[in-house]
Amino acid sequence: MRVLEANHINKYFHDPAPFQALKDVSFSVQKGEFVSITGKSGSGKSTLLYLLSTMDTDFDGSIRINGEEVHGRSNKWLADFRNRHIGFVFQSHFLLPEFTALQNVMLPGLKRAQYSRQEVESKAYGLLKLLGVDDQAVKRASLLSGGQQQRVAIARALINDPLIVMGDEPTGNLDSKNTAIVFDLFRQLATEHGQTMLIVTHDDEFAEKSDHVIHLTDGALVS
Ligand SMILES: Nc1ncnc2c1ncn2[C@@H]1O[C@H](COP(=O)(O)OP(=O)(O)OP(=O)(O)O)[C@@H](O)[C@H]1O
Repeated sequence: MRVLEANHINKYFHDPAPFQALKDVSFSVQKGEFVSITGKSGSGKSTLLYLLSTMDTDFDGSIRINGEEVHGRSNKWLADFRNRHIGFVFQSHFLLPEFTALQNVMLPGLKRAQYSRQEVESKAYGLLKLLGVDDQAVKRASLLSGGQQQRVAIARALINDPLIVMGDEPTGNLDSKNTAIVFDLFRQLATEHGQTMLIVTHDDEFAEKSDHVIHLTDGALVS
């Protein structure tokens, strides 16, 4: 099943001078695939992820996620769509420092009305366990190590069972040991849980182990 289809994506910036950041990019991603987006600095990786995550709607072309065209939708529709279908992990994990690890993971789940607080809490705890940081659940986020914070951020991205997890350099701040832990986890989520992963990375080893690599050169797809 195709969960994402990008067709003939062109993206222009106009300030300070007209510039085409993405050039006729087309590809599709199947459910449960682990896909890396690679390319040199400035090749358009973050720009592409921003479009795919529906945060930037100013582009030419078509992006279908879960069979639905996202181009041309209202901000409200997109916000709801993102909350239901997309989980984000960024290099800076943006945890709320005064909240515990468990509370940080629970927050996006509580925004959805369909689960009780108890259900969200039990699910959040289960995710922390899956990520090997359940022993840190009641610690404030600011007191966790970088690697632990990143794993909590991944648990938070998964709380609403997103169709796709998108990450912009999610291992960028981690040492090689924690990078390997996060990589193995992404692999496990894709293989065992059918979770689709779309990850921007500079890490060649990380990219080599993914199912597919989307490699950008000057805004164009090379492979
Ligand atoms: N808001 C903007 N206005 C103008 N140009 C932009 C804007 N955002 C990005 N660009 C340009 O688009 C190109 C692609 O940028 P992008 O951030 O997508 O690259 P990247 O591959 O993610 O780079 P890096 O690996 O360094 O993060 C760059 O030349 C950048 O300067």
